[in-house]
Amino acid sequence: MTLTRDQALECLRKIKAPSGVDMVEAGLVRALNVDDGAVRFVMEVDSPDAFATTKSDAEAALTALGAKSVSIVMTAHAQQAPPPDLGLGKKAPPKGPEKIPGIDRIIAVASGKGGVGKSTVASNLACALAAEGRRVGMLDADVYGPSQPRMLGVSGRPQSPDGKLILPLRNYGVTMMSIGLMTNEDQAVVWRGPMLMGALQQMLSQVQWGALDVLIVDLPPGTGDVQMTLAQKAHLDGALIVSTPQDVALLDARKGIDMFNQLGTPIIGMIENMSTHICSQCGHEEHVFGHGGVTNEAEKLGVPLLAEIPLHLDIRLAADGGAPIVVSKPESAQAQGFRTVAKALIDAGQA
Ligand SMILES: Nc1ncnc2c1ncn2[C@@H]1O[C@H](COP(=O)(O)OP(=O)(O)OP(=O)(O)O)[C@@H](O)[C@H]1O
Repeated sequence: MTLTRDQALECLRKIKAPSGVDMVEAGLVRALNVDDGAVRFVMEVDSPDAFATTKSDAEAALTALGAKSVSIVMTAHAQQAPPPDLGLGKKAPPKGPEKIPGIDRIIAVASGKGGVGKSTVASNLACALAAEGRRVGMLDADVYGPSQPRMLGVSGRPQSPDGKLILPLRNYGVTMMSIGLMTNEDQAVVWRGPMLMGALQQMLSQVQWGALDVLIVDLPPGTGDVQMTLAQKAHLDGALIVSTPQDVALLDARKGIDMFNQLGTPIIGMIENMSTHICSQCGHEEHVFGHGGVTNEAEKLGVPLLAEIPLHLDIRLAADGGAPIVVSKPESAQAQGFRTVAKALIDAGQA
């Protein structure tokens, strides 16, 4: 009989944390995943050394229960704070967002509203940058609907041979890691605040990104916890805002821009997606969602409009088929918008 997630959880409830409470109750078990007998989860702890016994107890118990393999990754979600400096007249330096070693720049791709094509833009942009010879990473932080594994055509579990660093996956020259690869595709994940912080922190600091010119972060839509957490944890070099031309999408895009302004993240520009519909049969052009909305908004807000991407069946088929249009049909008119943005970012030294 194959081990189930509930059985694994039940087993972990019998393992005591150093505090005496069981490790599930103590909130140590995060992102538990059981797949074909392989058990993986993240242990969120302050000090990994203090939890080494708990970890080995958990490994032994799960193996005894019949797990084919057990992979536990420890995350130190809070560093041991240094003793407070009480020296008179001296101020402790504020702990702000930090540069991630090896990663030159981080660009967030955001949208106010869901479904406007943010992930499609992010994947095409990443592939277009890679095609221009840049070293590109993609962090899919869309916890509510991670779609980069599908769009970039990668599957399988990221491995962690040493139990500390996670090896990302790679396709089309893009090194990628997605929160979606830590969970089952059909499993709804309810992320609580601390869990989200832990997972994001892990994606940034425990994934072996290697040397990157730019890391693209595909954010969830809106102005929530992920955006705030990311801006607090990592130094964001800029944000790209994707919107369709409809008023509702624009209204939300404006809120997103406001949020980035408050977080001190520069807005690189806006991208109008589904700008005009081009019929794949006859080439007839139609403005399904109105026209000029993003141009006007960008002008009003004083941010550049970087591209107007048409609504075209080929873009959807390519994105949903695991080979973005800039990879599957790089010379097509539909791919040009993405390629132009990539080149503009490189020319401006932004990617
Ligand atoms: N320009 C386009 N032409 C045709 N289809 C598109 C275009 N842009 C996106 N799509 C399709 O629209 C759907 C939604 O796109 P996508 O997942 O990129 O949106 P999103 O804003 O990231 O959504 P969510 O907020 O839910 O993550 C996908 O099926 C995608 O293939």
